[in-house]
Amino acid sequence: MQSVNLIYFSPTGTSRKVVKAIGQELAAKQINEFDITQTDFNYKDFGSGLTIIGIPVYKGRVPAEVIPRLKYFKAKNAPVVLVAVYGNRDFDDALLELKDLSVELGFIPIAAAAFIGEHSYSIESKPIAKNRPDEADFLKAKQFAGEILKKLKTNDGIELKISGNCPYKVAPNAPVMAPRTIADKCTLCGICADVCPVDVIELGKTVITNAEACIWCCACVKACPEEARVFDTPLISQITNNLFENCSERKEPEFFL
Ligand SMILES: Cc1cc2nc3c(=O)[nH]c(=O)nc-3n(C[C@H](O)[C@H](O)[C@H](O)COP(=O)(O)O)c2cc1C
Repeated sequence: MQSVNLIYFSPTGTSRKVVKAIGQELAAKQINEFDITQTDFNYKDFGSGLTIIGIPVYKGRVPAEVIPRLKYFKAKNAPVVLVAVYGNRDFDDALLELKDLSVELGFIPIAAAAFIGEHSYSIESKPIAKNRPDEADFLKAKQFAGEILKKLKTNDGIELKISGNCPYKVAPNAPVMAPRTIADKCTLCGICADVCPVDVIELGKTVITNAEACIWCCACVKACPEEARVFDTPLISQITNNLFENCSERKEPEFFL
């Protein structure tokens, strides 16, 4: 294969890892990466060819902020592989929604997969899918890449079937809240502001967060080298407890071919 395009949104890095692992196993001469995690991306060289789109699952759906970013990419019947990475609860309607979006953009979905990534709300004392994707997941990524290559050769043109429902799941309204900074630990290094995918963190004499626009992704929490950024509101603690108690049993990647 000449080239493969990897498009991904990945605030805490697990979707990126999965998409790259699949992409690297396709034996393409060139891998073109289109990271749409930050707002300031500007890609002029998106060409046709096999594309992999990877997103994390948020509330059983494609994260809302990803949709306008994906609309930046237009295709003329190029094959696409869809990847949803979820935190060991469920991917619900996210892959189906991603498939529908990709068709709107002019792609032809040929394969899809749901992989598992460490949950954004996993903490040391309540680990949820900690350190995933792991070695076993990377083996699955390799196996999936093999299936993609087979599918490209034998593509029968039959519409790809993916689990999920339409109308898609609707999440209840979310309260306004965001991670906070523990001032005593913070060195004002600015990494939290740099990694925020929706630019809601500003550095002044302290770290200022516009909670209204925060998407709760925890990129700032996971990236803080001083562990000064925490998301420990009662609601998030309750969600973490629930996930820890009910979603600790290991789930495995699923393929749709
Ligand atoms: C706002 C929000 C909603 C989430 N909803 C779900 C969900 O519905 N099901 C699930 O299993 N994981 C859910 N997760 C966990 C993420 O899908 C998971 O941690 C994923 O690996 C994050 O991807 P990233 O590392 O590429 O950012 C959610 C995470 C966040 C921040």
